[in-house]
Amino acid sequence: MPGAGKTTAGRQLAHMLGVPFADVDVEIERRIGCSIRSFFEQHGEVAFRQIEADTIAELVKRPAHVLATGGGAVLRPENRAALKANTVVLYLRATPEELYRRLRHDTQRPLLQVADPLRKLRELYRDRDPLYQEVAHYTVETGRPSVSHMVNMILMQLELAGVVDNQLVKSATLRH
Ligand SMILES: Nc1ncnc2c1ncn2[C@@H]1O[C@H](COP(=O)(O)OP(=O)(O)OP(=O)(O)O)[C@@H](O)[C@H]1O
Ligand SMILES: O=C(O)C1=C[C@@H](O)[C@@H](O)[C@H](O)C1
Ligand SMILES: [Mg+2]
Repeated sequence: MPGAGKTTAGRQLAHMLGVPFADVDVEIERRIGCSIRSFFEQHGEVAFRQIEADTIAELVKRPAHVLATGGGAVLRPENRAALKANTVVLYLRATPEELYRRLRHDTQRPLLQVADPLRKLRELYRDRDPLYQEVAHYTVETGRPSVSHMVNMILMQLELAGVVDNQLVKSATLRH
């Protein structure tokens, strides 16, 4: 979901694991040469989703790294398939109320520039939570705790899943 912490946690996790970090939204903005918000305003959501799908198809093929997607990446079946088949997908789950607390002063997320952003977050959650669950290999519940607590939970989950080994987790914690 928007504000779940993909960019913040993803960047920190990559730093701790000593691997590159890529953010699909940042890569898209590099390609379109303007902000996602102004692209939405000029060309609409359908055009944005096509560029997003093309970008994801390329980025999932990169060697070991941490990739943060945009919150709407799960909407297209081809994105869900590409993510599921090529990456280990973590769903950072948070309630609409918690997301609203984090984002209520944000002006950059185009979908939330509406009269009632909390209502919009509730609608997005209702529509997307099943899709996030479908694509996720693992779900991390994120609540009020800090970003570093969330990153530690992610590392523990990756270790339990055998994606990273204990030695790597130890050196990641030291690097932090
Ligand atoms: N677990 C958390 N606890 C408290 N604040 C958090 C947590 N995760 C993220 N935040 C804060 O919420 C805001 C949004 O986080 P971030 O930009 O990482 O979300 P995102 O998932 O990348 O959103 P988007 O899909 O819109 O790109 C930031 O200000 C970040 O510091
Ligand atoms: O939730 C969404 O649909 C979006 C989230 C952002 O990360 C951007 O990818 C864009 O604003 C759309
Ligand atoms: Mg982000």
